[in-house]
Amino acid sequence: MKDILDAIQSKDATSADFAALPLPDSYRAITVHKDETEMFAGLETRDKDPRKSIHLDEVPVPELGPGEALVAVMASSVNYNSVWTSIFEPLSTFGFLERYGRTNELAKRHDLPYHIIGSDLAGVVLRTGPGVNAWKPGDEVVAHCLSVELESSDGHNDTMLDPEQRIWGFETNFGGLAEIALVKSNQLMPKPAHLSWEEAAAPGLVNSTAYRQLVSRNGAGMKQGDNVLIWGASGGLGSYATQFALAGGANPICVVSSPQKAEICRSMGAEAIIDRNAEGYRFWKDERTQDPKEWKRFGKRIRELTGGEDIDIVFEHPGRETFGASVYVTRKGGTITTCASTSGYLHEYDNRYLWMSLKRIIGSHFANYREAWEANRLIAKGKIHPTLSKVYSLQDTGQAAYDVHRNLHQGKVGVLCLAPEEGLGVRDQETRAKHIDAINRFRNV
Ligand SMILES: C/C=C/C(=O)SCCNC(=O)CCNC(=O)[C@H](O)C(C)(C)COP(=O)(O)OP(=O)(O)OC[C@H]1O[C@@H](n2cnc3c(N)ncnc32)[C@H](O)[C@@H]1OP(=O)(O)O
Ligand SMILES: NC(=O)C1=CN([C@@H]2O[C@H](COP(=O)(O)OP(=O)(O)OC[C@H]3O[C@@H](n4cnc5c(N)ncnc54)[C@H](OP(=O)(O)O)[C@@H]3O)[C@@H](O)[C@H]2O)C=CC1
Repeated sequence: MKDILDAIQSKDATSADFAALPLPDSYRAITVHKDETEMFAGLETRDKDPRKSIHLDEVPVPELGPGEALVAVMASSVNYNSVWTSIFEPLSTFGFLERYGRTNELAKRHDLPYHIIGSDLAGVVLRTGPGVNAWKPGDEVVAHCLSVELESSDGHNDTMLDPEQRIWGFETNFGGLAEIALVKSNQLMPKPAHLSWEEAAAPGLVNSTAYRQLVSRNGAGMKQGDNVLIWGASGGLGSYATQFALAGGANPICVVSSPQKAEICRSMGAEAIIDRNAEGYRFWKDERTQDPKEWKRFGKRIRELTGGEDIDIVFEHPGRETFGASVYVTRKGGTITTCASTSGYLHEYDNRYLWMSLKRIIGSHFANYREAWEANRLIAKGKIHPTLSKVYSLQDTGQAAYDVHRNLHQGKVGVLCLAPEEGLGVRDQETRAKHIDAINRFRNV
């Protein structure tokens, strides 16, 4: 592994040098274990501690198949899907690996008693499998997390609709929180040259998801002037949704839960900010009963901030806790676009406010190949910036996932895999200098 790292850090290693480097037999990876899936049985969700289920193991390098690449991972990031994996909710991810393993001979590799997790990476291609021509050893890359087989016509217009669509490192094995990862070569995209490894690894999953959910015509198709209600506006998804709204000439109404988070949104350029904690919204009177008066109070606050206008697009992901309010505050003909249900997936809302006012609910999930590429292009061009706040070592991934689970973090949390320190891998200092304040906006807040 040391030779691989030396080659990455040397300025003159060629593709042939990388191709000639021997692969190690094994590497360090963040895993959860199949024989521990019941370890949190009976506990409340918030009491399930990722630090107990997440392990750092030495694992064998997987066999490389056609159309695939092995990548030396310099840095990765923690996504909420790794929190779900680590607390075995809503399902153990080993069921996904078993199901994938049954599909074909090569996919059997994924069905193991350990799951190497992680759905983001920035690193360097080490080997490519048969049929891969666009990428070669030595290429500096990021990887998006869409794994598809594309053997069915269902996914040929929109690759997210492939019946064999999986999220890499969640529904497949050999993910990015490791020193080496296995991806399909179509997941690879050029690493933005003005970013360090850990900065480049931070946006991928959430940036692509926010792009489809908010900007793409497959999602809400946001346009100039739209009022966009963004829950968790300084969190993983929300920090990119806020940037897309601002860059696209829309008007973000940012919901956060502390003055520090409000300040971050303000510094991004948002003006309409609601501190849900300070304003004490209680959309549920008890576990079963919502309080429409609280929806109305929330809607009045939005009208104060918009000069009397209602919401064109709600960027939803908290789910059960907020969904009733989200449907209520949307304007006639407006859109609620949802990609998650962090607080509970059985939503309740008053359907009269949906049909009588001709509103629409759109389900959105990650991004298709092209949307992921377009989202990465915006990062590479310095139009959208990473929102990296804190960086952990690979062995402290459990703590990083704990922070995200307990909402102690801001923006995105990074993890150094092979990179020995932060700040390495920047190839374009000039572009970086232009955007340095925006790149560092979330650091250590
Ligand atoms: C990029 C990052 C993203 C995120 O972070 S997202 C957040 C994290 N993700 C999650 O929380 C989602 C986790 N996944 C799940 O909870 C489950 O994954 C799903 C609920 C999405 C699906 O559940 P399942 O059990 O896998 O699927 P089924 O469709 O309920 O059951 C499969 C069986 O049901 C049959 N079936 C499907 N549709 C129908 C139908 N319309 N009528 C009758 N049967 C149906 C199938 O064929 C199959 O059958 P057979 O078991 O025999 O193979
Ligand atoms: N389908 C898909 O493709 C994707 C789905 N997801 C899912 O989206 C969800 C959010 O992911 P991500 O943004 O990365 O997570 P983060 O934890 O980084 O951010 C979520 C933010 O939402 C806010 N929030 C959390 N709970 C509530 C609540 N009960 N009411 C109101 N606001 C709340 C918090 O902000 P504050 O406290 O400041 O209000 C929090 O910071 C997860 O469930 C994840 O699995 C994520 C990416 C892709």
